Amino acid sequence: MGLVVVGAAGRMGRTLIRAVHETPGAAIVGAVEREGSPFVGQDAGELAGVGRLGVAIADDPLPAFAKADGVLDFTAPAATVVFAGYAAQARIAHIIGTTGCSEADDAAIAAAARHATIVKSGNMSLGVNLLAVLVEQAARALDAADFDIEVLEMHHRHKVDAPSGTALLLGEAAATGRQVPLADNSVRSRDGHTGPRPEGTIGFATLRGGSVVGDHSVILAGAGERIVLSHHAEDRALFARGAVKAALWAHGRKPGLYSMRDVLGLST
Ligand SMILES: NC(=O)C1=CN([C@@H]2O[C@H](COP(=O)(O)OP(=O)(O)OC[C@H]3O[C@@H](n4cnc5c(N)ncnc54)[C@H](OP(=O)(O)O)[C@@H]3O)[C@@H](O)[C@H]2O)C=CC1
Ligand SMILES: O=C(O)C1=N[C@H](C(=O)O)C[C@H](O)C1
Repeated sequence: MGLVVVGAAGRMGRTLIRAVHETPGAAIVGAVEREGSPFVGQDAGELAGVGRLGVAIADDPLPAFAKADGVLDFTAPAATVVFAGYAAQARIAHIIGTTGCSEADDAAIAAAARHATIVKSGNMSLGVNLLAVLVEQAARALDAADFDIEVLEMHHRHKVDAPSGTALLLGEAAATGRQVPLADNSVRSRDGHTGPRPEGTIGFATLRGGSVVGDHSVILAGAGERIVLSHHAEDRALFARGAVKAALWAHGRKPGLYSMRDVLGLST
């Protein structure tokens, strides 16, 4: 399967190039960065540390998409919306790891999924997607009057969106377990005289610092006891391997918007 990595010089972009290079049946056929990027023209393999691949980083996605079977996209919301349109035109798979998308961005991506096979997830690791299943079960089993749910995350100092895509994915799982919409029941920040915690809400807390790859905990706090369900990512390679797995799964599948739970066979 021929894959294009967009945002090829980024933290995830370089990790994705290495993951594709290590995967039998997958090959890098294109690498894209934004216009004016100092990385344009460099060899993608040399940039990622796997040796020369003969694929120069380009600033025009269209020729790259035209010769590819799929796109791996861990960039930024505005870029991802544009790439989704191009993937739909080219009728290829689009694997989206980008987080921080607005409702309007998600609507545009859903529209593109009428023609492209899109897999989108705030976290591409097996561990987090399994954790989401466990969170959903725990939230379903425990009464909202007895157990408060809080989602805590920590990431490196360069991260630009909050709460993380994973925190929101885990919050969605908790809300699904409780059979309530997350949008109407989430508390995204607290400051000052907040008053007591409203019953049934799902709280989010964000920490940023250093080089933390990604730590997430869902805390179910009751009277006299706490259940803590956690995942600690130690290496970005696990997200990249998940994305390549998603691309191979999506290849030849009918257009639509899929999740990593679909890819991993964890859908309930
Ligand atoms: N779902 C998952 O499993 C994971 C998701 N992520 C998400 O992936 C995204 C990227 O993370 P990370 O790699 O750390 O970020 P980086 O900033 O290191 O990388 C993003 C790259 O995309 C490039 N880019 C932005 N806009 C465009 C554009 N229009 N065309 C081409 N390239 C573009 C950036 O270029 P420039 O620097 O010039 O802006 C940069 O090189 C984030 O949203 C993050 O949350 C991260 C890890 C796992
Ligand atoms: O920006 C990151 O680094 C990560 N982003 C994703 C998120 O927002 O949850 C996934 C992972 O935790 C790393």
